[in-house]
Amino acid sequence: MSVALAQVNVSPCEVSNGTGFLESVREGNRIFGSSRHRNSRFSCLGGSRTKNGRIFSVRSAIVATPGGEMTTMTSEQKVYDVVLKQAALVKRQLRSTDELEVKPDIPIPGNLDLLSEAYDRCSEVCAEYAKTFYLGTLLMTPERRKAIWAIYVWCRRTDELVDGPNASHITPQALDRWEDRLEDVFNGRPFDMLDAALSDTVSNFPVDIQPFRDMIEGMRMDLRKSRYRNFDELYLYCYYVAGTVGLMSVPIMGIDPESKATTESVYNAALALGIANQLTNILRDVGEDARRGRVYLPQDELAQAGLSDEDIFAGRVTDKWRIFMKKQIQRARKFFDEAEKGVTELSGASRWPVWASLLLYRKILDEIEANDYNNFTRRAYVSKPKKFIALPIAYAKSLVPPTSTRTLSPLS
Ligand SMILES: CC(C)=CCC/C(C)=C/CC/C(C)=C/CC/C(C)=C/[C@@H]1[C@@H](COP(=O)(O)OP(=O)(O)O)[C@]1(C)CC/C=C(\C)CC/C=C(\C)CCC=C(C)C
Ligand SMILES: [Mn+2]
Repeated sequence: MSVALAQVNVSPCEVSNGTGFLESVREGNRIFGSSRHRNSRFSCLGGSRTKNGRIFSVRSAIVATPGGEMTTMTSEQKVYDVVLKQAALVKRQLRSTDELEVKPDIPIPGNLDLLSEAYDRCSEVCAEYAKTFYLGTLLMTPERRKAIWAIYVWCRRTDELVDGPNASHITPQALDRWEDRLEDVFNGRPFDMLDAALSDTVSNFPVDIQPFRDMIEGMRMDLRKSRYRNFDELYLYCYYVAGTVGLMSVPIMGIDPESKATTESVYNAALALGIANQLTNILRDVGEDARRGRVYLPQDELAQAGLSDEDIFAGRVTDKWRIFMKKQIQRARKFFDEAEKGVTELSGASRWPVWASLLLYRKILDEIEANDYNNFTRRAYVSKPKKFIALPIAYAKSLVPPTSTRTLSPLS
């Protein structure tokens, strides 16, 4: 174990990847004390959870039916429960006709400079790791874009724990420490500069901690699991590592004050976008994941198609594989369709970047088809000219105003 990681304060910021973005920029023990942090979340969320409580956990699977029988909930039901609760938490704040109220900072000498440096660093990381997405964020209002950068960086660092160069040193205990550190961020006690940006963000926007905790849960899952028996198991994984990003983002993006869609339906669409993106990731990276001994495809569906892990490790594009892949792509597209219904309901300035990211990610599926389903040795990617063409299309879509009737999701 490297010295940096052996120091119990697991710091993916110390898990350097050679470009330096992840190295620690910690200054002293805590760079901002809780005194400057307004921690508005506890007041704005109505104190509906305890500090370490897992009130909205998706882990409890056994429920009683109205008739008193015990039954098992599907992952989709469990996750939808989280969505409903997340939506209920922020309903009022998101529908304000005023711009989200970003309160002035309490000027503690030096802190504002540090904070602005922290956001600059987040913007650099984002620009380096996700260029197209970064360009999209430039279309948002300055406060929103800074918040999205801070969340992006936290997500990237969290993923890097299990996927980065030091992943082999990461234990469940290390993830527990990362979660403790997350609690500190939400309590106004950031550990380093990048955490400080997130701490500031969650004090300015009605972002709840649960999706962040759940993303860490997804990383735990990655440590202990390399096969998924069926789509229900895979869905839960996708919620943890990607659906959560949708739930984290809606409070920043905001809902158009003119929208008559229910908050729940918008959250549901955001969740769907995360799931669609992750399913696409999985389909694009089949070969790469197999080389790491991982198969993120539902085992029962593979078996039904007459396929097994061996076929994947052998990497042969057969007719059975093509038929299997067609079904998987179809499913991912359904989630994109579900997501599309919600983008129009977002606040005006947030729609373009979200449309752009949706259209570009969706195109990866077209590229897998164009590669004749060879996702073993060919990585599907969207060329620059295709990306370029998608941007005005996304812009045109972003001009469509929100729905004026409650016609969105059948679940709402
Ligand atoms: C109503 C409505 C549709 C609202 C929009 C909500 C919204 C903005 C949703 C965003 C969904 C999104 C971008 C999800 C990311 C999914 C994803 C790709 C997750 C990846 C996980 C691990 O996968 P893996 O290890 O297999 O992949 P790599 O090979 O490592 O890439 C992640 C890597 C988890 C970490 C996620 C991120 C770093 C992305 C975080 C993005 C944001 C915070 C910003 C989202 C905002 C916009 C405008 C798209
Ligand atoms: Mn990853």
